[in-house]
Amino acid sequence: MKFTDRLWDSVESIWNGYLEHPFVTGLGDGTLDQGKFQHWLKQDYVYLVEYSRLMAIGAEKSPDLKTMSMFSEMLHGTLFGEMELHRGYAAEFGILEEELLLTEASAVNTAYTSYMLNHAQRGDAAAVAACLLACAWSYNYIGRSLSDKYPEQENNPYKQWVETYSGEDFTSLNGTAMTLLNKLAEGKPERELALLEEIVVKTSLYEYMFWDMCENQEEWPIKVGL
Ligand SMILES: Cc1ncc(C[n+]2csc(CCO)c2C)c(N)n1
Repeated sequence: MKFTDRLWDSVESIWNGYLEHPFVTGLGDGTLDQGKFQHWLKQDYVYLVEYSRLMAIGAEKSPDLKTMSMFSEMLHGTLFGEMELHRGYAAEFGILEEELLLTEASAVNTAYTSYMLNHAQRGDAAAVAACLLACAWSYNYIGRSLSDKYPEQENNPYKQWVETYSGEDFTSLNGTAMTLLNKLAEGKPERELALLEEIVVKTSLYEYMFWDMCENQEEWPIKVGL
C-alpha cells in the first residue's frame, strides 16, 4: 500500500467537506460573488509566494538530484503556471500585480503558511513534501470533481479556474507531489510516518479554513492599519 493511500483514508471526509463548501460550489456553478473571488485571488497570491519558499527549502534538503528536480518542477509550475492564472484574473478585474503583492495576509493565511514553513524548516525533505501535498492534491481533486459535476461551463466566469485545476498540467504536478512524498516516506519508522500524516491532516484542515476565510472575506479581527 502506498503512503498516499493511507493518507487518503485520513483526509477523505475533510476533503468531501470542501465539495459542499459554498465558496467551492459557487466556483463550480458560477454563482460565487465577485468580491469573494477577488478576496481569494489576493490572499492566494501572497499565499503562493510563501508556498514557493517551501519548494525551495525542499530542493535544498533533497537527498539526491532526482528529488531536487521534482521540488524544482513544482516550484516552476507554481511561479509560472499557477500564478499566471491569478495574474490573468487580476488583469480582468483591473488589479495590478503590485496590488496583489501588497495584500496583507489574513490571520488564517498567516497561520497556514507559518505552520508549513515551521515544519519545513525543522524537518527533512519528507516533511517538506508532506506540507506541499494537501494543497496540490486537494485543488486537483476539487477541480476534477467540479468539472464532472458541472460539465456545462460556457457561461461560468470561473471556467478558467475549474479548467486550470482539473487540467493535465495540474494533474501531473499533483502526481509529482504524490510520488515525491511516497518516495521520501519509504522505509521510515511508524513514529515519523505518523508525524507526516499529522502534517497532511492539519494542512487539510487549514485548507478548509482558507475556504471559510474567503467566503467570509476575513482579514484580522480588528483593523489596525499597518
Ligand atoms: C490555499 C491554497 N491551497 C492550494 C492551492 C493549490 N496549489 C498550490 S501549489 C499547487 C501545485 C503547484 O502549483 C497547487 C495546485 C492554492 N492555490 N491555494
